[in-house]
Amino acid sequence: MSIERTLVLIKPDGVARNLSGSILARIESKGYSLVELKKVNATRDLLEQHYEEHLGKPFYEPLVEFMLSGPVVAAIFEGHRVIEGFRCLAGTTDPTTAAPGTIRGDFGRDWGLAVQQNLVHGSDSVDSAEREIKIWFGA
Ligand SMILES: Nc1ncnc2c1ncn2[C@@H]1O[C@H](COP(=O)(O)OP(=O)(O)OP(=O)(O)O)[C@@H](O)[C@H]1O
Repeated sequence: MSIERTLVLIKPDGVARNLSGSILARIESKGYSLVELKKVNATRDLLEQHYEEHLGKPFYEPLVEFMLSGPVVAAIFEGHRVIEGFRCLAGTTDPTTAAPGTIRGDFGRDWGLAVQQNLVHGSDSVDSAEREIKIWFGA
């Protein structure tokens, strides 16, 4: 089995709540290696590329606005099955019901807003990881 890479984003809620260090530490503690790390003010153009699969969904515009609301931490992590492993560590999309022990389950909740502020993003396949790493870090 080959070593995978995944794109992890700490969304503006995680950065604003000073959770970046705690979240990165959990990923490293699980055994994945940090390859690249940066803090970014995303542009609309970048987010439209990143979220193109959600275009037309009711939460699309609130999601893009939320991601523009403050800086994001973008990271590349590496390891065997890191894509699946990180998504498991992140927990399910809705932070209210995400399992305790996961990042979303331990640190997140519903704030009554139009978009689920759920702290992190992780690529969901080898193809999307490759695509998303290019979008956030270049070739
Ligand atoms: N029904 C919804 N209502 C509000 N916001 C939503 C809803 N579904 C998804 N979102 C927001 O859009 C993001 C992308 O949705 P997706 O279905 O890809 O979730 P995910 O795979 O759990 O999260 P991500 O892609 O960010 O890792 C979610 O993380 C969340 O912030």
